[in-house]
Amino acid sequence: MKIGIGNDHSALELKAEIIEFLKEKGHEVVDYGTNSPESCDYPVYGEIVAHAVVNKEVDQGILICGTGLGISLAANKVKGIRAAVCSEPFTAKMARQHNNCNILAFGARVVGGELAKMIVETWLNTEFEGGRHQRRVDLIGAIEEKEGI
Ligand SMILES: O=C(CO)[C@H](O)[C@H](O)COP(=O)(O)O
Repeated sequence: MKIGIGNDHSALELKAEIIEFLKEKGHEVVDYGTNSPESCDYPVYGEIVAHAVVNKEVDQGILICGTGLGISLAANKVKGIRAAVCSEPFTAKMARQHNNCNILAFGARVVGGELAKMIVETWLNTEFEGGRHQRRVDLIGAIEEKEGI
């Protein structure tokens, strides 16, 4: 799978660990930054990765900031993005199986490296179930249309 990854200054070390882990598992990774320890603004990277996902430059996205919240909020403003903050594997599994989320977010100040890898592995190994869940995901898309997102 081709995975786009983005982060703010809080997540440089965790991102490096996750990129190494993804490559070990045979995935291709596109790193959209930041790669500087300078303080920066997470919406910039949330938007870049969100566009990479909707434009199909990558299959899925991973976003990391301090909590995963701000960067996922920004990504969710892009039409077609369903970004979920997951701090444990069960939520990651449901985010794929029920919600067909296309961006995984987590917090570098919330989860450690080993837990983050378990979350990522669960996410990547879980397929969308469709069926009744497709109807609900379509309703989320209908809200985007109504709101003009
Ligand atoms: O988690 C975040 C957004 O949800 C950011 O990483 C966090 O707000 C950055 O804070 P600071 O500028 O104090 O490092």
